[in-house]
Amino acid sequence: MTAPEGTRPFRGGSSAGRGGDRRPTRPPLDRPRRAAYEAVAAVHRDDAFANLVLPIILREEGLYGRDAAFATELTYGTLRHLGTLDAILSDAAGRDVERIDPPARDALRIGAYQLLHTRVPPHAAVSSTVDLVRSVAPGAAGFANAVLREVSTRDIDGWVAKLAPPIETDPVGHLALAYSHPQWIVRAFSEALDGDLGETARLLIEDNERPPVHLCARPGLIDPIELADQVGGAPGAFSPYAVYLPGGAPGDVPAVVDGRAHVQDEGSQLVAAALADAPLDGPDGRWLDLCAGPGGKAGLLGALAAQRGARLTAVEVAEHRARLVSQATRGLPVAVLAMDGREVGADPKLPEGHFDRVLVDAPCTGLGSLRRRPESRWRRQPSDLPPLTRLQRELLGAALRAVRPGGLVAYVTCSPHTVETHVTVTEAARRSGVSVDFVDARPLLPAGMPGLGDGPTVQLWPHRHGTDAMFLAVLRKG
Ligand SMILES: C[S@@+](CC[C@H](N)C(=O)[O-])C[C@H]1O[C@@H](n2cnc3c(N)ncnc32)[C@H](O)[C@@H]1O
Repeated sequence: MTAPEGTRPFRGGSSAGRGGDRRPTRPPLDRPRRAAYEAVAAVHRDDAFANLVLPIILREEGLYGRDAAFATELTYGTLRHLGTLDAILSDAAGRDVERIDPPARDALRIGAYQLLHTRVPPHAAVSSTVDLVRSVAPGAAGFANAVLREVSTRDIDGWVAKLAPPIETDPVGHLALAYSHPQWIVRAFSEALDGDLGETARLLIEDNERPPVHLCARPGLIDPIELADQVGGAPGAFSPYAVYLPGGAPGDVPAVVDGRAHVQDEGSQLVAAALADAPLDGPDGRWLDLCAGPGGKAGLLGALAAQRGARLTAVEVAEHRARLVSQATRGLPVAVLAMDGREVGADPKLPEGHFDRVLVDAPCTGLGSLRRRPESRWRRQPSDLPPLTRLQRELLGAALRAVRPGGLVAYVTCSPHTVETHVTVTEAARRSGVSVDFVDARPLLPAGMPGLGDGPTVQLWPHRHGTDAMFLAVLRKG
């Protein structure tokens, strides 16, 4: 990444003003870096989400094109690489990064990111960061200058060699520092990948990349080839509905605006389509999405239901998310219920034994989509798991009550953590009190899709499939 126009290094701290005014003046603040600083600071100070706060800041700052792209790269890159950057800054500063004042700390993180992960010339990275520090933490500019000069003495490989524990004796600690993930997440990924450290490293590397934007061409509404032509993109490698958007804002795509397509990771499309396509004996008109907000899978299932003469009931407990589901499924045979999916059998709107196909796209840690939420890996904690897995078990139990005998339930998470996947499914099936068979999910995915494992469940991976790490288990009620 090179510094775009308008983000050139500052020329100095002060200069003579015009018309004989000799007062020292500050250089104008570098707007893309300032925007990145505001976004990173809001994430840390206000618990903001980068993908929500950054577009607002870019708009307020009037940043477009290359400047906006540079600010985005700095924001997302800094947040993704935060763990490694902090270890390096602690070493370079000779004190724990937590003991640096937050404004100077966030500016230093952005400076270190430029030095170690971009092609911004070192003098520009240092001088622009020192100017930034001067504006947000007066008094810390000299300190920032010294710290960044120390950071610039090594490249990222040199810092990893200095600071990471040896991979032979501490593989998790090594990978966590080298690829900037918390250790508990590295451990969880490694376990889900059967302890294969090489694959775990490839996954971590993929998590640090900018994720592609996938569109879903809604079946019956627009052909994916036509959509690919319209956006100048390519049809997906696996999902028959996927189109890869090469660039630009998806909200500007006419087919997205008029509801013939929506933004959806290809893996999400695949698991929803797998439920719709799984062979089923008997009636097939009543479909249920028990955790529908904001409506990505409900949009695809609703379009498939329209083609097949079925109707989808979409349940979502959060009212504002239920409204999003209504918007996402406008014009489709979908009834949206703003209620708790665990009410199956207790509320007449969700009768027991009524539905032919049921999707449980359960609330989860989201560890499978860290690419898309750069701050999420640092926010999630192992303590999130017990309440989430309890809810997952209860929702899957409700789904098994809602489905008719012989009907199908797909349990899906956007997390590969085995506690949320295999453990939840096995436990919920065991506690359900009904007989449950696992359907082999592999043949429900496109023929020839590699790396689907031994079944009957399927785990997709960013580094294997280019999708989010979606987990899919398909259960048939006896
Ligand atoms: C992983 S998201 C679902 C994503 C959605 N299927 C899609 O493709 O857009 C899980 C959703 O479940 C909702 N949820 C959480 N607890 C619920 C409950 N008890 N009943 C129904 N929905 C619930 C959350 O609010 C969240 O919107």
